[in-house]
Amino acid sequence: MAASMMRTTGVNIFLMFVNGKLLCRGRRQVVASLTSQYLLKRRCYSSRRNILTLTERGIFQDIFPDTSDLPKVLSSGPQCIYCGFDPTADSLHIGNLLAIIALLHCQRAGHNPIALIGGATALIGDPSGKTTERTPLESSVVQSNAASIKSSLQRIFTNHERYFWKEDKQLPKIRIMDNKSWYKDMNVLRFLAGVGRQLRMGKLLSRQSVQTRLASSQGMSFAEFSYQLFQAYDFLHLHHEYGCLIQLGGTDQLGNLMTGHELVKRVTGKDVYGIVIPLVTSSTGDKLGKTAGNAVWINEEKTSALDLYQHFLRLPDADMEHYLKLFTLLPLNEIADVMRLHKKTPKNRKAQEKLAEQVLLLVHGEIGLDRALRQTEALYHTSPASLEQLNDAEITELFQGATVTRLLLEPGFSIAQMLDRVKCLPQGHKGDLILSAGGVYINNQRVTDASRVLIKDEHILANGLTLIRVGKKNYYIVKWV
Ligand SMILES: Nc1ncnc2c1ncn2[C@@H]1O[C@H](COP(=O)(O)OP(=O)(O)OP(=O)(O)O)[C@@H](O)[C@H]1O
Ligand SMILES: N[C@@H](Cc1ccc(O)cc1)C(=O)O
Repeated sequence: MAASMMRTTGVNIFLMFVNGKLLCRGRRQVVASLTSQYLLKRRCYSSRRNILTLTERGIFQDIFPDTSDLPKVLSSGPQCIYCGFDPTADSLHIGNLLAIIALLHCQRAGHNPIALIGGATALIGDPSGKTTERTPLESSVVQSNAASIKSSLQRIFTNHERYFWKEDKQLPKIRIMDNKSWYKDMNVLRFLAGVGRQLRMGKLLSRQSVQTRLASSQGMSFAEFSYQLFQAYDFLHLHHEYGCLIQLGGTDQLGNLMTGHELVKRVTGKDVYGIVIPLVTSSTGDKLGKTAGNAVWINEEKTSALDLYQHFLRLPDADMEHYLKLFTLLPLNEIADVMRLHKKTPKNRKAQEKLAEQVLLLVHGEIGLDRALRQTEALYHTSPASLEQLNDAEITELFQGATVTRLLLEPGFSIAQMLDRVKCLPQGHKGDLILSAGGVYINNQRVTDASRVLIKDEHILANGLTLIRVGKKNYYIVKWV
């Protein structure tokens, strides 16, 4: 029985054909039947190479085009699987992280992953999911973004191997490449005559990304229209060079995956496959990413380890099980244990803590996780000891916007003298009022007597710092020299 699935121009409508006959129409219907089909197949194919069982975790949403062959192909031996990332910003974000985690699952199942950086395609700009034309990027900007993304990808794959891979077997090598390497010497005539001739206008025009833009008042440039040809050629190139059979991408990439499938099929006669991962959305339902301007970044310069940790720590209880399945590599039985513990006392946020810990370890390694934990401790627990665990840079990052003053510690220096030098209180009566009302804190402890002489370990921490807070959120840091 040959079964195939097709998505029409709308995002939500599927048509499923069996032996050429329309079997069913609709959205959840097809996805649900795919899910049960894969779970059933899992029992028939012994190897865990059949990554489609990951639909249990919700990490794979749809497959294109042929639902019957892929489990067999995956179980038959290691396959090359790729996912592309356009360097249109200098960092990836947690939406992209889901695609990286999908690649990690492939690698853990013994397949050969390729993370492709779109150094060439970023210059054109993918219209998928965009309602307006992208602002063109300078080639030098794309190049430096690509370098930064490459090092994040390397870091994540290294962290995974170091902290998450416990088996004796060697993980297959991750290949990180840039499509600029095959486009830089590409001859435009050869490309159009080769790739352009293979693809039919009707299908290219039917893609959702094209339809939406053609219907808009701004229309669509030929450059953006041509984007799908380049992504399709990448698939063909990786198929030729590495025998790549599978491309992963978010749901917004389905049209590009279909064009890739069509090109490879026409040129080689072989079927290749697209596996679609769900889109991570914000609480308002928008795709998390660059375009929506709501990205949570994985480069520390853009989103600190503490903020990344806090992002996951603050997610609502209702999302926990789903997010643990998507964003961690914990086995499902461990996730069930975490959820059981969490449900007993949700206010302890055990599920959020586990989720945040696992993401931090993957993205920033042990050092980043440790920093985020110490900073969280200092932020929410008021003991001076928690502040002492932080160095200069960490404390300054934690209390962003705090005024930093360097002071020389002289014998007999009092709290009042320090407050005066730091200029954290208004002069005269107003300042005295704040003090006597208990509005000044030193190292998280309320000041009751400002005439006291500063004492090491109480007022001056072992790290040579004093943290002053005036009112609810005005912070001042003293660095003693
Ligand atoms: N929020 C998200 N959830 C899941 N996957 C995502 C998300 N955002 C991006 N991806 C996937 O990551 C891969 C790389 O995407 P890309 O680098 O273009 O990021 P992007 O945020 O979608 O960019 P832009 O907003 O500029 O379109 C694609 O497969 C894309 O579908
Ligand atoms: N078009 C993808 C990135 C990508 C680039 C090249 C590829 O071959 C594949 C994917 C995106 O914007 O999300």
